[in-house]
Amino acid sequence: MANTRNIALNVLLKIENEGAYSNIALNNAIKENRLSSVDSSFVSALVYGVLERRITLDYIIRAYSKIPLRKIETKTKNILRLGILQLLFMDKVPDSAAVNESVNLAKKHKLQKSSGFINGILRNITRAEVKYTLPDEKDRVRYLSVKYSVPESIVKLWVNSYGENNAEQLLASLNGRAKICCRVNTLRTDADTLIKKLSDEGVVAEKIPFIDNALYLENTGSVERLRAYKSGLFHIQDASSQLCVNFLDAKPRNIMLDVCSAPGGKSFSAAQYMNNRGRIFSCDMFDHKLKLISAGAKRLGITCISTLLRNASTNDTALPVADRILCDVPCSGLGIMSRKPEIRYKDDLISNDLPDLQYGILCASAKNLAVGGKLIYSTCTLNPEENNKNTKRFLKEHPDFYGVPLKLPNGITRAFDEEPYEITLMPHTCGTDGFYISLFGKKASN
Ligand SMILES: C[S@@+](CC[C@H](N)C(=O)[O-])C[C@H]1O[C@@H](n2cnc3c(N)ncnc32)[C@H](O)[C@@H]1O
Repeated sequence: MANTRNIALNVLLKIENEGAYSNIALNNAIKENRLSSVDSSFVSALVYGVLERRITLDYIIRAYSKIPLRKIETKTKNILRLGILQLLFMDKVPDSAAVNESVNLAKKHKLQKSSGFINGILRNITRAEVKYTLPDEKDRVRYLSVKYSVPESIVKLWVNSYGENNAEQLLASLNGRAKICCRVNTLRTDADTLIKKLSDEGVVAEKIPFIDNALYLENTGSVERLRAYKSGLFHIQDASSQLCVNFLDAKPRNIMLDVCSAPGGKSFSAAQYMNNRGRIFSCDMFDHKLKLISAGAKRLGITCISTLLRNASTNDTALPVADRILCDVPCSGLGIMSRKPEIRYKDDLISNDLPDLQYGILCASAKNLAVGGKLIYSTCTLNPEENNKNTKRFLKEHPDFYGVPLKLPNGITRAFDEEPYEITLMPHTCGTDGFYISLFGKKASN
């Protein structure tokens, strides 16, 4: 029988010590250990549970431990986090199993001394009438940080930028798995046919109401093994990214530049809007990532994409004047925390350098836009410095550009007051990942 708790511990250590991505580390562990679907679900619940609640769990450890948290070595700390998660946040695990299996795990890792320490803390928690009390609500930032397990710096950023109401709803939306969405490959099929084919493979697919050819998927297991996927009938893409490409409105025979394009999802969707006619230059500054685009395009039967190794901020490779430009810039990723919960613990989350890099990419790319063309600047983050402030500055410093008002579909509402040419999508207002989209046009010169 697979030792699921040990597998979860090893995945958590890979993420914490080696900076591995949760989804990749978890998928690898599931494959390497050939886990059944029940065991895979349990290991996923343990790993994501700890990642989503780490700050809360550490707060509880601090309350029960005589040793300061920073002095507890990483393995012991993670065994404790796993144990407390099972005791307090997983209904189906009996207390005795949570305690005994944690102690066994410590012994398995030859942590004899720690096993007593772990046993003591977990047993004290089981005996306590009130398991833990959150910090005083008057210290709002600390209270929200511990309650939702998000660093105080992000809580502060969101409360100050989007108001306390939005911030709390955003924080509450982070835990629990985000829905899997896909984009129907309209070059090969249509939504109804794909839904039927997926259903034949046991996948439940449902149309996303606010955007054509977008589906929610459930019960997929590993997507890559599906026949419909192998036959290139869809690609995975959140509804927010699909909306972004929809606003770009690429047409057949357009020339399009996707300046930060890997792994290629938005280029693929645009190629479908263009009916695979015209040309998309899909650029990125990493060669290995361009290979992902080529492979994806091949699987989907897209031939209008040319990949190009290029640094978008220096504009050192000549590109044609384009009808459509997409600047889907590198960002802090605060909008996809429910998909990658470990993002919140990165040290340099609110970087002072990113907004300038993004602004540089936007300015350099805009030079290639044709009069009458459209340019989108987008990020998958929720930070006005990387979003609204960058685009406001762009319009101020580029009088030959103007903001194009976005026509929002039913079901997509603004969480706060913004300019008509931009929208910050939030999980609680739009049911999407957190995402920012802004749309620009270029004036004819006099
Ligand atoms: C947000 S991701 C793009 C996602 C992509 N648009 C999609 O939909 O699949 C940003 C990409 O920008 C690339 N990148 C970062 N800095 C860059 C630069 N200076 N020039 C070009 N690409 C860059 C990264 O390698 C990354 O693949």
